[in-house]
Amino acid sequence: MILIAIGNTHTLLAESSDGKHFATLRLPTAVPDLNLLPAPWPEKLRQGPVFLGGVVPHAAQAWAQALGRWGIPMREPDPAVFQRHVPHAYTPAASLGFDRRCCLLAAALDYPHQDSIVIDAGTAITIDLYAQGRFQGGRILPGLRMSLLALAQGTALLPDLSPEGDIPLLGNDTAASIRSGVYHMLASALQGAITQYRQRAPQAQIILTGGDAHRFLSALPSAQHLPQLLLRGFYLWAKG
Ligand SMILES: Nc1ncnc2c1ncn2[C@@H]1O[C@H](COP(=O)(O)OP(=O)(O)O)[C@@H](O)[C@H]1O
Ligand SMILES: CC(C)(COP(=O)(O)O)[C@@H](O)C(=O)NCCC(=O)O
Ligand SMILES: [K+]
Repeated sequence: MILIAIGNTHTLLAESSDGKHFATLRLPTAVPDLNLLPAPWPEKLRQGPVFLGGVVPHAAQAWAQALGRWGIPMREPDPAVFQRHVPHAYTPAASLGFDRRCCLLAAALDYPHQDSIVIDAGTAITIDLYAQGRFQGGRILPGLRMSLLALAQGTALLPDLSPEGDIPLLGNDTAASIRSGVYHMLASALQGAITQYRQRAPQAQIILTGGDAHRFLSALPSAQHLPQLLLRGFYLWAKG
């Protein structure tokens, strides 16, 4: 099965025959040019059909057009399948992000009798609660990169930093102060959400995924890091 999952920063191309092992290609999310894809991805895509999903409508539209030009059949996963496996009260139902759905579906199907707090640390960070067999709701926060950028864009003197680098408890220069502030703001928000969600679901496990997941592992020692959670959920969803 071939999957294309479009996030706000990265687009993942993936191929899997068992839903457990994924060959992946991670591209910046942009208007796709199939002629620029490295081997063996053009051949893989041509074997189609390709399942397409994401949270950037103009990029999804561009992918659909590009696949159409190449004569590659394209499918989208069926919302009714998600609703059946993950009942929820999100309003309107269709507005629940594709990446959140994939992660929730993987948690629901892989851990059916277990409550889960699903944290996806991507461009934005989502903290979603799956408990008592339902998606109970969640939180959306700015991600690490976006939070750093906001300080640079909203001030005259603060530089635009990458998330790399040491994170001190107390900064003694501008860069260290920003890194410390932004990192600990987000880590504390995650810890706080876990404490609060566990008042509703005391036994909930913590699942961490997304491009920045590894950066939050030390702040969340009881979390399970599942880097392929979104793709796993997308695969299960596409299978029906
Ligand atoms: N070129 C880049 N631009 C922005 N963020 C990047 C880049 N490369 C890596 N990142 C990191 O990836 C994170 C986004 O994670 P990812 O899971 O790929 O996002 P999404 O699923 O939303 O596309 C950012 O917060 C940042 O730390
Ligand atoms: C919350 C998100 C921006 C997270 O996606 P990301 O930025 O990590 O690519 C995305 O799931 C989204 O656009 N959701 C739609 C709104 C919602 O879920 O309510
Ligand atoms: K995400």
